[in-house]
Amino acid sequence: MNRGEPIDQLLLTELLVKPGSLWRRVDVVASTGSTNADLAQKARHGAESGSVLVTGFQSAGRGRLGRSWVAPAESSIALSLLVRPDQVASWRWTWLPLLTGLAVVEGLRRAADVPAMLKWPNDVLVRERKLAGILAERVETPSGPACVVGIGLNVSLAEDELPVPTATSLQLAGAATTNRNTLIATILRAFALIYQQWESSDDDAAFGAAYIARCATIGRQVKVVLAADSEVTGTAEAIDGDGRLVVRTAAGRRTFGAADIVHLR
Ligand SMILES: O=C(O)CCCC[C@@H]1SC[C@@H]2NC(=O)N[C@@H]21
Repeated sequence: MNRGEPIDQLLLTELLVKPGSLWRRVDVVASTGSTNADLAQKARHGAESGSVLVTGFQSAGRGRLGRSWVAPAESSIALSLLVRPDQVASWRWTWLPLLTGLAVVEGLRRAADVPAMLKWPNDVLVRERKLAGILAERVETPSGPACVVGIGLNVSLAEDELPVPTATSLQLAGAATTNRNTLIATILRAFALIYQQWESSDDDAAFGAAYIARCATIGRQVKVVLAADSEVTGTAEAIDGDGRLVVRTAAGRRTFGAADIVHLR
């Protein structure tokens, strides 16, 4: 295993926390249970929008739909960021997880030169294998609702370290860099750019178009796996105005807000 350089709090602070930047502070811890859980707790105690928490190892990482997120120590990135989109109508918050996926894709393309794409809603794939996952959670705090967005990225995992055979890592994908400080800084800069545009414009159609341009799901035959052990197959046709997936099935069009998607062909 290539453990790589340490994640450096001072360097990341220098790169990201500047006047006018979205980022207010970056904390790095050697290991923790879940950065999402920790940052949610900090948010309840008043942490400001633009706080970031990063670690190289989580012992209780959380995944989407109640799953866990597992990655070996020091060969991955687990980070969470806190935003308080006070100025954004709450019905538009459904875009945040999708826009985070878009930011991770753009950041990875820029920093690591890999052909990253999205599987709706926000799995980041390279050549159809999962490289990164995103979990956005709404948190109620004394100063109003906030959102903790977690990003888990497989950096230097070898084939035999992958949690599932359908996963991959930047190293396995032939990335131009596996430097975790470079990757974190580039992803967070991409997030800040997209987030600030989203905060200051309600043109969700434009965000939808940018998202679709990087989404490998649209136009594909898909299996939609629903929570209650049921599945639907059809053609993924569109993303609606709330970021939900529209699928044409034999029984007509159906819209999904949360589900697991399998790309069939
Ligand atoms: O694909 C998924 O299921 C989402 C995985 C999200 C994992 C990240 S790692 C950093 C943050 N902290 C967590 O506990 N989970 C997210």
